[in-house]
Amino acid sequence: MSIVVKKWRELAEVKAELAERDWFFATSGNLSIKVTDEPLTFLVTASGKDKRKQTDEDFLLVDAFGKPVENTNLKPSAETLLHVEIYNRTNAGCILHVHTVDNNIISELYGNKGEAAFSGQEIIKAFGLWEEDAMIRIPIIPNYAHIPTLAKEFAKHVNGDAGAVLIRNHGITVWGRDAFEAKKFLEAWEFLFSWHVKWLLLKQTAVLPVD
Ligand SMILES: CSCCC(=O)C(=O)COP(=O)(O)O
Ligand SMILES: [Zn+2]
Repeated sequence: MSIVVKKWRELAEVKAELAERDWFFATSGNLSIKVTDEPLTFLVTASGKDKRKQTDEDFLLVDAFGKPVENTNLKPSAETLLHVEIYNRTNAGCILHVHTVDNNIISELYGNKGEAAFSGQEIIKAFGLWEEDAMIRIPIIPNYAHIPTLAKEFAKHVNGDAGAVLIRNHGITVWGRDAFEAKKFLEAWEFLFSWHVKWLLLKQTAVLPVD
């Protein structure tokens, strides 16, 4: 099996799992997986598709500039430049971007602060943080419509082989060394967002734990 086919299948599997979670509303979301290092090539989702569907045209191979490597009618994701920034700056192997109601609410709640912080949750161990008082932070950037501007702002927060950025009222982009890690981190972030949103609602309605 060629490396492209192997990586295609790996990315298709993650895509199917995120679809199962219903994280691809209205054609939103994009995913990629690194195929080769030198030269850099990666498979990225084709733009504008319903990512819940599985087809032979789900992904295309692009280069270090996000340009298709082969002749194709498919367009790479409109947000490919963000993936380019990550692959060119780190050893990430997979990138996942989803729009969820919870990640949009958190990005709006804490957007003016420029970050959201979470602690006191067992799931933080998914990020490799095992201390009892561990805190995890996620940067929040404005949702610039001009993608090169968005990519430039985004790149300021790309400083490790694994990481995540919230784009305000848009979605989350998570990356990891491989597909397993990227998915684990994405699920952990979405757990934290969902818990936090529900907790704030419960607090407001005074349905609090009795201790
Ligand atoms: C309807 S979602 C708007 C575009 C977007 O934010 C997204 O994630 C999907 O764009 P793509 O070009 O990757 O399909
Ligand atoms: Zn998006």
